[in-house]
Amino acid sequence: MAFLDIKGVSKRFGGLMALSDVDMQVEKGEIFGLMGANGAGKTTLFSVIAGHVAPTTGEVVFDGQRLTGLSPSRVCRLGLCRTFQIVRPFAGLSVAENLRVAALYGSGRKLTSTEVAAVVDDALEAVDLTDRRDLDGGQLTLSGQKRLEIARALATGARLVMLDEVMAGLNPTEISAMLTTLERLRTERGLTFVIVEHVIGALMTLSDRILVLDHGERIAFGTPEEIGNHDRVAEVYFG
Ligand SMILES: Nc1ncnc2c1ncn2[C@@H]1O[C@H](COP(=O)(O)OP(=O)(O)OP(=O)(O)O)[C@@H](O)[C@H]1O
Repeated sequence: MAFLDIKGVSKRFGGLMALSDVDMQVEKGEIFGLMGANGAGKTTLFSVIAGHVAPTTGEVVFDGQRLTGLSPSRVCRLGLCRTFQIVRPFAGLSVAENLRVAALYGSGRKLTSTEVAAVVDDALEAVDLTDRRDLDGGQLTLSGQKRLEIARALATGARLVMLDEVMAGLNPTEISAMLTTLERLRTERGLTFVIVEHVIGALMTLSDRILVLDHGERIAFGTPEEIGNHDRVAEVYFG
């Protein structure tokens, strides 16, 4: 069974089908890309998986457990966390304190203060923020805030992290550094990622497999090379 198994998920908002019968299987240790033009349904699918939005039909199974109907905090405690397109660190708290909150309340485990400190140090190191641990979260650059978002997910003990536009607004050097970090997290920690990204070059470089949505429907699925040569995808993106 796939690590994350999405079966026949549909989501209706009034008269709009934001998702229509979407199937998606993500394997452990995979970097899985989700692609689609604006309004294709990517964020809605993230929200359904993370428990922020209930699907109209279908179900989501993570590591053998049915997630449908569970709250986002329950889903996170099972090891599946998402980041948001708009980063929102707790301003007024340092980078390390932001991570302490995630470690204390996100994981659902009762950790001693020594264990919390170890989780925080580990999450800082994982995203190369150790030297900025005492900065106010709100004072980080955008790139730093995106890294803090990832670190917060890691501090909850997430095994699968869904990244919503983690490259958006970053310059080419920062994008390249982010690609290196994500690859390293997958290789060294066996983490699984599902990523939504409008920076297509980065998505193509990073993903093992890509699913393309258009108006809530699955229109293509395959390796980056297969997606790059797909007629329907070219039509949607380039007209
Ligand atoms: N809460 C909601 N109520 C009504 N319609 C919604 C809601 N959330 C999303 N939609 C609609 O569902 C469709 C899919 O939106 P969604 O945000 O999932 O697309 P997306 O692929 O993430 O787009 P983008 O790349 O612009 O973020 C859009 O037509 C959007 O307007």
